[in-house]
Amino acid sequence: MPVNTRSAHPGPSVQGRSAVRAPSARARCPRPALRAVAWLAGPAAAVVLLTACPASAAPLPLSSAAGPGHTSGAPPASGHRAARVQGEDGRGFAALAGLSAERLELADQVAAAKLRSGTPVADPARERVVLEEAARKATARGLDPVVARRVFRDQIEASKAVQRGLLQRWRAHPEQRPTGRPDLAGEVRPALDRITTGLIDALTEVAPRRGTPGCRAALTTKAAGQAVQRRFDPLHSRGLSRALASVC
Ligand SMILES: O=C(O)C(=O)C[C@]1(C(=O)O)C=C[C@@H](O)C=C1
Repeated sequence: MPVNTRSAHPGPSVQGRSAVRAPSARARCPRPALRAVAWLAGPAAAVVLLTACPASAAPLPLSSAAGPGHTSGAPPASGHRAARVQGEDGRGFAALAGLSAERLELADQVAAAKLRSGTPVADPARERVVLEEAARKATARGLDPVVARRVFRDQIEASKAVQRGLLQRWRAHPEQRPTGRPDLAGEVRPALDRITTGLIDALTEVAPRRGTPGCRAALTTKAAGQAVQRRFDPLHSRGLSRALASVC
């Protein structure tokens, strides 16, 4: 069931409809002025991007433009050259950034469910399932399962950081608490599982770029774009940076 956590801003689709209400434009982009979105681009570098919060930015239609359908619908990468060309046009990076951002928006739903149920943010048994599934899908696509596990460990840590931040915020500001009660097992986790498939496809696509000098710059550009388009607040922006930390 749709849950209005903070606004009428549409979020990622759960079972084909807009089920997550992402933080409002005001919550995520409090001033319509230039904002600095600081990116921890890696242990050695911090890339600061000055970005304007657009007046009416809408979330990217990731499921059609950069999501699993897009990546799996792309022509098969036959050999190194095809993979390199796909990497060069940025689709894999766009998909990685978009799906990671979508996953983080679902953290709002997870946190709302946990607020209602009183269950802890960390669920080690579920984490094992997520990591196993990522490794299994990676192996099936010829991607190193160790890489997949590492990236999904980051995705999970990012989700937990966002959830904890939201729960803290909601404790301090009860008026901001979401009113709905998302169905974690029935809707939110299945949505997360669908994102897993797309993320593995995208990771497979960018695999030839891992360890190359341009990898982090390409990824950071796409991630910063997502943060702006989705009007991420600092909590979600940091989460996105964390979620993508091991990709390159
Ligand atoms: O499914 C949950 O309960 C979540 O909080 C999501 C998630 C994840 O990112 O997949 C994050 C933290 C939990 O420890 C387990 C899984």
